[in-house]
Amino acid sequence: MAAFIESKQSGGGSSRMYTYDTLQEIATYLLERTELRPKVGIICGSGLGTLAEQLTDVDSFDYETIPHFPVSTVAGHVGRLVFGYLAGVPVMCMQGRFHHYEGYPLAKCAMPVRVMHLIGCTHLIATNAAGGANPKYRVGDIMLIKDHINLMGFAGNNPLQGPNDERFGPRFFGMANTYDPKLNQQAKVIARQIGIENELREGVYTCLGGPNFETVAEVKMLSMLGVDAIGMSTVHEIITARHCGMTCFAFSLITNMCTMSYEEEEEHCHDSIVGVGKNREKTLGEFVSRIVKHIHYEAKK
Ligand SMILES: O=P(O)(O)O[C@@H]1C[C@H](O)[C@@H](CO)O1
Ligand SMILES: Nc1nc2[nH]cnc2c(=O)[nH]1
Repeated sequence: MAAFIESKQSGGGSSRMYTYDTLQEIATYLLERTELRPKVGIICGSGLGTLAEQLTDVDSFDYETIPHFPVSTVAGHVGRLVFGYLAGVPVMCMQGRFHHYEGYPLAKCAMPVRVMHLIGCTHLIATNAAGGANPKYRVGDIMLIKDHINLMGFAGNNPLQGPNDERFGPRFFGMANTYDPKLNQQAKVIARQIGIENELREGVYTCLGGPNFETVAEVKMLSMLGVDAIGMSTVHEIITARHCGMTCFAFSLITNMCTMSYEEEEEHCHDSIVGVGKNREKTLGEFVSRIVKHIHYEAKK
């Protein structure tokens, strides 16, 4: 098993390792085994995997069984691709994502987004657990992502590094309004409908490589740069989705407050982060179901 995981974890560092043909092979494998044709792909963050358990009439695929797929190695990430209906709408859901700190290059972490695209998804909903860097935030808040800072990209690490395949998208492209403003607006309406408007925020997310959490100095610096929440995912998935023309919606569940002073005792650990997700599962299920329903009915207009 260890050797198998090792081989699933290995691979080159650029988009070169997942060619269009390889990704098409994965998509075809899945399409031949499910009759569902989802237009919405969902990525479940740490502790948020129970969202996938709310799907009905499911066809589910353990990552180990899908050709060329990596495996999930993080607690709280089951490692399963689930097709099913959420609020009557067909969706596909990654119950567990891949992180850079697991040893996967960013292109590999984001590869399932291209599979979603080839399957026919026009929309990506990415969710994550994140630390609050904005002192006004509280644990349990839901932060709609309005923008991100691609810190790893500043250092030259990007999921789209390597030769560009125009069948996915252009070599160069803009990132303004990547997080669909209309969907964020609708999410605020939904938050009011379900009575969580006081727990809803909208802010800027950044992804660090992890696996360690931030130092006090790092949190201070990021906060000065305008970052509201810090995590270890999502940015490379969203860049990949944007590149292939998908409409993006993403939010962070604030699972802990980042440590902002040396006097504070650092409280966060992965188990408590997953626990916050579990506590919020009912609300998040309702929230995401309504977003998905909105996307579905808007597309039909
Ligand atoms: O997959 P996400 O980004 O939700 O997971 C966050 C970042 C780390 O993987 C983990 C830390 O507890 O939660
Ligand atoms: N980088 C980072 N990722 C997280 N994921 C959940 N909480 C945190 C955090 O405080 N920092």
